Amino acid sequence: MTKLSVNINKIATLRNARGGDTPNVVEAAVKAEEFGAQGITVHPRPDERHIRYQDVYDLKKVVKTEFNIEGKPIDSFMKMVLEVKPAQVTLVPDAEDAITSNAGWDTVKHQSYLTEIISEFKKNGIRTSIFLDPNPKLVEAAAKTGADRIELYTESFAVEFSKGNLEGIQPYRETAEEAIKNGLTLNAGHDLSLDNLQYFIEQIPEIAEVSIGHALISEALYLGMENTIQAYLKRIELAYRKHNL
Ligand SMILES: CC(=O)[C@@H](O)[C@H](O)COP(=O)(O)O
Ligand SMILES: NCC(=O)COP(=O)(O)O
Repeated sequence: MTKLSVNINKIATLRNARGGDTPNVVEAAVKAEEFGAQGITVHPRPDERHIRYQDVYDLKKVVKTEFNIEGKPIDSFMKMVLEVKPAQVTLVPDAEDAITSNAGWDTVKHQSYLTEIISEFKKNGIRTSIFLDPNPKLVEAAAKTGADRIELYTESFAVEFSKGNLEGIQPYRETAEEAIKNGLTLNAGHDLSLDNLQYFIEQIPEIAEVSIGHALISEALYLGMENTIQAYLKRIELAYRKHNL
């Protein structure tokens, strides 16, 4: 069944707003796991706009579920991940000035670069995932890099779903089929929410892990973190029930 990894970037956004340590990022991760999170995801960006590198070291000491670190494999990121040794690293081709992640890898163009980076992480026992647009043509090259997983970049699905267009799932289904054929495990993330998650998982029940942050933390402002995490887990359960899985 699909696992829920809670991305706590936006807890750090709030903490940084006042320059202190409230809300505390470590406490938020511990609570999220108490409330049912099956993983914790962070995305330490080079400008440390939210999650700082020090947060990652602090979180490593307390995260009991799967720790997933996302980011662009710049030298400082590589060094930190190899020191922290999380369960999983998710490589994202972030533009420095991007307000958020807004593209997956061109695995054909960057195949040899990604292969080199991924071998470093694999040598250290860290599972690797590549952030990928929903394009079946990118999958074979992704598999050739030696990556364990791809993370389907779900923004376009979320946008189409919000307009009532259910066909937005089609490229994801095609990319998922190609990934499974190539021996890749499937993750998914970006702009998933309580509104769209159940449909996504109903359509692609092979998803091993979703990482969700912006919507989840926003919804928790109204529902509370425990209710929100439990609501996400319920959506996943209902999606599987539809398949009698
Ligand atoms: C890669 C991705 O889509 C998200 O994991 C990303 O971490 C969101 O980053 P922000 O929280 O900085 O928007
Ligand atoms: N990999 C996606 C992630 O960790 C969170 O993305 P979002 O839910 O904040 O858009």
